[in-house]
Amino acid sequence: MSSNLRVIRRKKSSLSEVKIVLFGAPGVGKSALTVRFLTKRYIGEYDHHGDQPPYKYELMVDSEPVLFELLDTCAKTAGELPSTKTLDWADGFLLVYSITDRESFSYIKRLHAHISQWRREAGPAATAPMVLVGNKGDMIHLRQVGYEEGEILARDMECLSFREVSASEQVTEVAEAFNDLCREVNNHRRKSKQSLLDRVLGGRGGLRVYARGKSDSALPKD
Ligand SMILES: Nc1nc2c(ncn2[C@@H]2O[C@H](COP(=O)(O)OP(=O)(O)OP(=O)(O)O)[C@@H](O)[C@H]2O)c(=O)[nH]1
Repeated sequence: MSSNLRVIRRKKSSLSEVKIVLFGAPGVGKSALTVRFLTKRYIGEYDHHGDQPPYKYELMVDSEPVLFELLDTCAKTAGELPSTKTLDWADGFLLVYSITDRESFSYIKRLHAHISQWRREAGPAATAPMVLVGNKGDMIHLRQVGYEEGEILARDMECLSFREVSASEQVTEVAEAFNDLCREVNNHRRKSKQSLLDRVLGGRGGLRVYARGKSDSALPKD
């Protein structure tokens, strides 16, 4: 029985938790992408009533279990920008525009300025990585934003990746956008842990030198 307990504990401790927030102008498909990723289904009309608590879902990424918390934000107008509280909450940002809606692309540019300002004010703690997604890729006949424009904006914003996807038609490509973000959050955590460890070990090294000095001086003089 105790060995079973040990197995359960080990499984729990390997579960990483990743909080992702989706930002974008109204109607770009944030809810459709969220539902597609979490359930693999496409829901055409999603009844979104204002701010809702994040969805919690356990999924596998690279054969490792991840507890996702997804916050599907709902801007009431194309002028509304996210609060500092929401920016602080997330480990990663998924920025969405629609390739059929140039105004939604402009919204991402305004959002970029807003996030940059937040990073400047919040300092080194504000490190959440971002991915940029151009949704409604199935509607190329109504395209208003070119693929290259998305690529350039993603580069300017130092996004981890850029993809054109279709929540209505694609499963794997949509999942990969979320998975990219999840991998980067975990990479970042590993790096932070390592640099903390390096600092602690560096400190101990200093102590070791001090201790040696002390014990040397305690040696008998002759
Ligand atoms: N053709 C097509 N339509 C899509 C796609 N994704 C979403 N839609 C449609 O776009 C509309 C808006 O989708 P939502 O998922 O509600 O968009 P949202 O960004 O969550 O909207 P808000 O909640 O108002 O912010 C719906 O009618 C969806 O069916 C897509 O990939 N292709």
